[in-house]
Amino acid sequence: MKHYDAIVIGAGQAGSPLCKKLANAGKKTLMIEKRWIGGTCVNDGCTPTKAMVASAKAAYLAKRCTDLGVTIDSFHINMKQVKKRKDEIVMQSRNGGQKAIEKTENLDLLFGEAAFIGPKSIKVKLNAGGEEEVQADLIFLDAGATPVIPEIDGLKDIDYLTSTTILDLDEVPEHILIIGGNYVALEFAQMFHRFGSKISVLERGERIMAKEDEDVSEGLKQILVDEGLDIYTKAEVHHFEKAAGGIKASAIIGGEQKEFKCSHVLLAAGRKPLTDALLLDKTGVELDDKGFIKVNEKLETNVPGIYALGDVNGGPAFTHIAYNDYTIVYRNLIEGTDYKTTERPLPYCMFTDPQLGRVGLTEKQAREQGYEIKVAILPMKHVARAIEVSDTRGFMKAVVNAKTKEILGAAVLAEEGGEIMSVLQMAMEGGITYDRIRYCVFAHPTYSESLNNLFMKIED
Ligand SMILES: Cc1cc2nc3c(=O)[nH]c(=O)nc-3n(C[C@H](O)[C@H](O)[C@H](O)COP(=O)(O)OP(=O)(O)OC[C@H]3O[C@@H](n4cnc5c(N)ncnc54)[C@H](O)[C@@H]3O)c2cc1C
Ligand SMILES: NC(=O)c1ccc[n+]([C@@H]2O[C@H](COP(=O)([O-])OP(=O)(O)OC[C@H]3O[C@@H](n4cnc5c(N)ncnc54)[C@H](O)[C@@H]3O)[C@@H](O)[C@H]2O)c1
Repeated sequence: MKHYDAIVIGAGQAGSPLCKKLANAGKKTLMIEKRWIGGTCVNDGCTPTKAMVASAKAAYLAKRCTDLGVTIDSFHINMKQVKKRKDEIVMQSRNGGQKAIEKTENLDLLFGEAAFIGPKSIKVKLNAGGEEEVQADLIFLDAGATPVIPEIDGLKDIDYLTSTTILDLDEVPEHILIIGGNYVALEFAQMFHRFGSKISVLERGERIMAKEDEDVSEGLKQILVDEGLDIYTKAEVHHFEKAAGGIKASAIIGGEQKEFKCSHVLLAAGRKPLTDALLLDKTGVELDDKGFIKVNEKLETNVPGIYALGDVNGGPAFTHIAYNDYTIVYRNLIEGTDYKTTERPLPYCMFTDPQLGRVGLTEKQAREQGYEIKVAILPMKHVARAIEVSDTRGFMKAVVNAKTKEILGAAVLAEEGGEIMSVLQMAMEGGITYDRIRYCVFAHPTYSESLNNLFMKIED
């Protein structure tokens, strides 16, 4: 059995950079990946979706360019070209990532599925055929997650789409019924609506993006409804069947029965960890009740020397968090630091248009945690930049500590909301209080300049 200093399972957003850094630090390292380098983010997550969101935005702007004094005779969506562009961007990233691993000294790469056969021993079922057994003192699990397929009567009898398979469409569907009302559902919903599909979003909770403050999720819902999407909450499909020319879905919405006829169904009901194939019982690594790998605040499992990073450990499922997991583990092990996951901020951005950039506490969380707070809200229709570019949808919201004047959290529902949120995140990390930002000199007319006015809304 070949021995390594370190084995990394999964070439996702934590595993890919980690294996290269470990090898460069002198550890004889093996990367095992069963699919493609780059994992979900590069191949069927962030990269392809944000490439397609950009195409959808071009369609949106083409549709409303007369508002800005530009008339075009007509436009149409070439879905094959949208897909080709997306595929090229994905392949560039995937191939670049693979080359970088292959040229790293001290680092081996095996394409195949890894499963434990002993506490620190792994069998790899090679994609090219055959098997290889390997062992290491340090093992890093970055196996990621996969779409949940909900148990709905009749689902197995229809062809449904997931966030992965929808990326292969090269024609615009007529009517997509989407199960779920969070990130995956809403990004695809708006994107395909802009390409020309009729969209029905069915979220079983009381609200879309239910973890956000009510004004934020309601504000976003209104924007999407104004754009022409049908959004149903307290909605649950209980039966699917094939119907002439499409699919029939029977749902209960707010206690009432409703039938839908659609051409496609997209499942966007969450993701589950990819742990089954790892046969973790052979090594004693513990899972939580949802099947995620249990880790401590330094990302080590209950088995010393085995770490779990990224989506598979049940932390926030974002690329930047998986990447940060890698930096915590790497720096603690190789540079002797003492970083913990509990000490990092949690920014994120949903790439609807307008975006929803979020960081820190929501208003509800801040109140629940007993802070004495003040809340600043600035509608985008009062923002010079938004008026000039003709996109005044949404608002900026910040929650501040009334005593210390520190910013506790922010939600920016705006064009480039993710970038504006990041400015506030930097202020939070640097301890810059809202009363300073109120008089900070920003370039005119940027979106960030409006942070002056946002904090003018707070009475000291
Ligand atoms: C449609 C969509 C859009 C998204 N958009 C965003 C976004 O805009 N911003 C953002 O921050 N996040 C986004 N995410 C989430 C983001 O993609 C994930 O949080 C991120 O990819 C997690 O990285 P990871 O390293 O944990 O796992 P992954 O990237 O999933 O990598 C895990 C890897 O492990 C491999 N693997 C699994 N089991 C084995 C095994 N037994 N043997 C060998 N290899 C194995 C898999 O093949 C995979 O390559 C999106 C997700 C989806 C689905
Ligand atoms: N821009 C981004 O950062 C981005 C984009 C896409 C995905 N992601 C990540 O991927 C993860 C997965 O996203 P997601 O949106 O698939 O999952 P999610 O877990 O965030 O949301 C799933 C939604 O589906 C609903 N749901 C579940 N079962 C249902 C049913 N049977 N009928 C109706 N509704 C149902 C849930 O109530 C929930 O609102 C997210 O947690 C996010 O971290 C991030």
